[in-house]
Amino acid sequence: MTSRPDARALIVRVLDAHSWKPWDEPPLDRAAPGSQYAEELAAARAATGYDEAVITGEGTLDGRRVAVVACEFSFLAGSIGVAATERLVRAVERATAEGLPLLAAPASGGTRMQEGALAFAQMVKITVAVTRHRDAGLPYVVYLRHPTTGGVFASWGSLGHVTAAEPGALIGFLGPRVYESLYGYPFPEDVQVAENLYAHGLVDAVVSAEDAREIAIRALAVLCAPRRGLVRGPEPEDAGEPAEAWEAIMRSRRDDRPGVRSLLKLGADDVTPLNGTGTGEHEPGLMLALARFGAAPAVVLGQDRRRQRAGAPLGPAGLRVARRGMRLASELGLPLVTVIDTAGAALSKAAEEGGLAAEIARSLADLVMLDAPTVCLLLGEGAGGAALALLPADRVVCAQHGWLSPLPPEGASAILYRTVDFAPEIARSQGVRAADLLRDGIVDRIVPERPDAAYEPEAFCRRVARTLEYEIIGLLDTPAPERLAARLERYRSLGS
Ligand SMILES: CC(C)(COP(=O)(O)OP(=O)(O)OC[C@H]1O[C@@H](n2cnc3c(N)ncnc32)[C@H](O)[C@@H]1OP(=O)(O)O)[C@@H](O)C(=O)NCCC(=O)NCCSC(=O)CC(=O)O
Repeated sequence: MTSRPDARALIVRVLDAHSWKPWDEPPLDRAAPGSQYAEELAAARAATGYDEAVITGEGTLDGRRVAVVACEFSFLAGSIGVAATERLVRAVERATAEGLPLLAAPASGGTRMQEGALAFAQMVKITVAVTRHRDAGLPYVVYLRHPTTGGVFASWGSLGHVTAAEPGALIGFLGPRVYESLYGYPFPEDVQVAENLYAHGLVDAVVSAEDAREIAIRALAVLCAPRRGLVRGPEPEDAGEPAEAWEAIMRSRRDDRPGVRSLLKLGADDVTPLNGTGTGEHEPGLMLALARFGAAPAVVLGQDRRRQRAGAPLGPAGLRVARRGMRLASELGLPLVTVIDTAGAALSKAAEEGGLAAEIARSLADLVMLDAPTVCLLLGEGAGGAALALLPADRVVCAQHGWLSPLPPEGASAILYRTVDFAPEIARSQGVRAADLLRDGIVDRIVPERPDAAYEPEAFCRRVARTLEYEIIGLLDTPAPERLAARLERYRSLGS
């Protein structure tokens, strides 16, 4: 492993060369002159060349102006007292006032023990500043470095829109040394580690400082992308002859049919995959990412049919990941693209007891009321509640062989005839095809397949991407209240 950079070296590695401009003023120490704490501060200054545990300033990242706050661990363990907080908060407030995206790189033993309870309560002040920054619709990107603990991890370290962590970094709430002293036995070694946090959906990526630069550039390309004045291309062409229902279903189930990952790979730019709920869960069957379709930025949440089949069916955690994506879109005013491609939600004791039905309901409610522009893509299979949870959008686009049904046609056949044998007839009668959905006002536009997405994955994904771009730009041009009113009216009048 390469050595870990200190705060200044990290900034040099991440920002554009020679772009760093510090914002810091000399700190106002709280240490009484002549006290042991004053001596410790003086010693830390002499030993490290830093004047406090935090540095702040601005620079450019791939030409984009950004604000940065970073901890220096060698300075009293990057611990946070009143002076460090003041510096941090002023920088966050300035970033908010100047409309700059904020990058934070904590590395800290948490609250500065020498300053006690007053230092502890400073985490509130920092949290207010960061929250107000987010409330202004400005991006907050966090890179958790070795080690990040205590109140820093439990406040500004855990509030990022996007969060990456340094490989092998110790990241945890109570420091392991403290734990062992308190309890007399060691804390398990493999828990407070960046990679384990990733495995539990608590961070989006584990990357070196160099890769953190690339991730931040890509994420900001979407998070800061213009929402106004985008040029809308020509209207996408319509689909040709509608396929017969059962044939469409069979085609949608082909192993080689492109899924959401192919769509992002072949049709999108600046893709940043995000990971998990941030609350200890992740589900590979539901993919969350930032991406751009042409000029149109988006939060994408997509059902990954392959991963669902390979053992990650969509359960309540997947829907909580989806709801994280919805919050992200709403907070940042980013368009949301949902991608439906599911043979159905997880059917298990764990899913039932984990609140599957309630999560579908909450996802549905959050999505239909979302203030951000929304586009739903019915990419392939669209069976049951897991599909419904991602359906209600301003615009619904359906691949020619995509479909939507209350449950797989085999299940409908079993309900009515106690056998799956009548699935093709049921599919025909239930109006599940793209053409039927268009007629019934559930779908607004069909994306052609020539003759089947599996035969032309690249062309198909590019066609879908162009359609998404077209729809998103149209929505961004519509005032938000008008957009939401039209969406609600659409679902109020469905079928009547
Ligand atoms: C972060 C660490 C894992 C790093 O371990 P290392 O072995 O690398 O380093 P270390 O323990 O020798 O620490 C380096 C020096 O920093 C000092 N040091 C560490 N944490 C400090 C803190 N919070 N305030 C003041 N000084 C601190 C150590 O005493 C040591 O001083 P010297 O070199 O002089 O010996 C460990 O320091 C640690 O567990 N710290 C406490 C983490 C924690 O539990 N924080 C919660 C605080 S309460 C809080 O934040 C509020 C909340 O929880 O909500």
